[in-house]
Amino acid sequence: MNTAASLPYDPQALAQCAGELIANVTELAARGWTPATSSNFSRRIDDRYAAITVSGRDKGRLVANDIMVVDLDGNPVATDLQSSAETLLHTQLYKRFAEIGCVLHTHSQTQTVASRLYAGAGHVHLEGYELLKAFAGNTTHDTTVELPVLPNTQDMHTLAAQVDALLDRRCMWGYLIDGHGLYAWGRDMPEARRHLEAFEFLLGCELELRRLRR
Ligand SMILES: CSCCC(=O)C(=O)COP(=O)(O)O
Ligand SMILES: [Zn+2]
Repeated sequence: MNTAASLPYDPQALAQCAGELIANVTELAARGWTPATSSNFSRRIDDRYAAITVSGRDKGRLVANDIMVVDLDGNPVATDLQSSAETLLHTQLYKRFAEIGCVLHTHSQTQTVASRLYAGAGHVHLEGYELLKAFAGNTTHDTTVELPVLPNTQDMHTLAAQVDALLDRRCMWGYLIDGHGLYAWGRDMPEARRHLEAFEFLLGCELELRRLRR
């Protein structure tokens, strides 16, 4: 058994991250963005560890036991619990960018439908929306954001390598996975959530425009 003194991370910092994750994920789940136990969420604890959801848990009913700690290679720390099947997609971002503090992954219908429609193009082109200012660093609607769409695979190392290659090329705050859902991140929970909500809204606009133009 691990006592608080023997843990390699600050248990109070974990408790704070877990509380923040539970409160925010409960709200996101209430919107229907995490159906059937899908989705996963994490928060950086420090420069070596992150708090992340346990695999397979109902994200609409998270409690403290549904949050565990992994190192930035995705290994569980001081627990027998199994972290999210997609842990590597979280930890690769924390490992590479010290400023990233929160990663949110959801499976809303809007995100999933958009990922199917734009998989062929490889990205969703977002342009001219006032809400583009929700993305950190954007100060005008008069700009473009290309949201990448990656092919889905159960091989997280393959998926992580694809993400890594994209991160080489451009500054970005999220990506879609075909037939799967959306990853979005930020420096902290409020920023990651703002980015997630902005992508959800803008993808909804694009889908509606497509419908109206048919
Ligand atoms: C039933 S959802 C399939 C797995 C998935 O895409 C997901 O987001 C949830 O996986 P986790 O292991 O994090 O619960
Ligand atoms: Zn998923």
